[in-house]
Amino acid sequence: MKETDIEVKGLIRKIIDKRIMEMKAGETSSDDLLGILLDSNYKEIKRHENNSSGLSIEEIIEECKLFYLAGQETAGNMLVWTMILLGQHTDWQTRAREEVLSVFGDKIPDIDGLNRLRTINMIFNEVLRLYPPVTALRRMIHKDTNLGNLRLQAQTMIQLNMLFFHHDLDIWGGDAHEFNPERFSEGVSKVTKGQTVYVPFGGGPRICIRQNFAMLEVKMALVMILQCFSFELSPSYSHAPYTVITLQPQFGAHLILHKL
Ligand code: HEM
Repeated sequence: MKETDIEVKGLIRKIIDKRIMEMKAGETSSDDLLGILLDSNYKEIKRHENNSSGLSIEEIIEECKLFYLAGQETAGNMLVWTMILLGQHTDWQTRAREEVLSVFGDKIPDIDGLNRLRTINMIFNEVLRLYPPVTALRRMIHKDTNLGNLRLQAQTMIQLNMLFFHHDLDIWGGDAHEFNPERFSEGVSKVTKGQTVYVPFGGGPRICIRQNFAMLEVKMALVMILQCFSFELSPSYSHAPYTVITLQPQFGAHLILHKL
């Protein structure tokens, strides 16, 4: 783990050094997240005319790591689980494609249209219920707390396993383990009756800061796939969800794609 961390930091540092050299040579580089971060940091340091304001290179590296790990694995796995489930439930794939074609035809999707995709929203809610990329939330107890019959001492770390909430028969009904996006037809709060039991993006002050962006980017990818391909699960697919930081299909997502 330590070796990997050193390697990752080294790789990011190389990218940053290259960008800083480009910036110093007057080339603009603020059209992506790293560019914006370096650009605003550089201006901040210049404004205060010293190096103690702004972020250090180490802090920029940590920001890059956080955004990459928090953003790439999660959204990637959400798309993978969506394709697996739509490859299994081709009736929902057809419904999703019909919606996409009625909103966009074969045009490149735009934000307005993406925000109007009701069926795809229902599908995403159901995918994130069954296979939330992040399966557990951790919280530190700051002061001695009574929780039912439990006495939790300050500094105790507790872990909430969201798979339990997301599969609870009392909340979701007898088909809790099945893929049924229809349950979200009237929105999340209707089905959860306002309880905090559906938390794919966490909750409270540390809720995922990019949940809207994540929904949008995965939607964009799925829409473009649905416009060009139909897909089904390959007979070689073996269903084995397992968690390595995020929830992933252990033996990969074997899908057969057909060009439309
Ligand atoms: C489907 C995609 C995603 C899922 C399921 C997801 C889920 C989560 C969850 C469960 C948390 C912890 C919240 C808590 O403890 O209450 C979290 C935090 C976070 N997420 Fe996401 N996330 C996704 C995409 C993204 C993306 C695309 C980014 C950034 C580009 C991102 C950035 C972050 C950051 C920075 C935090 C830490 C927030 C904090 O500690 O204050 N996430 N995410």
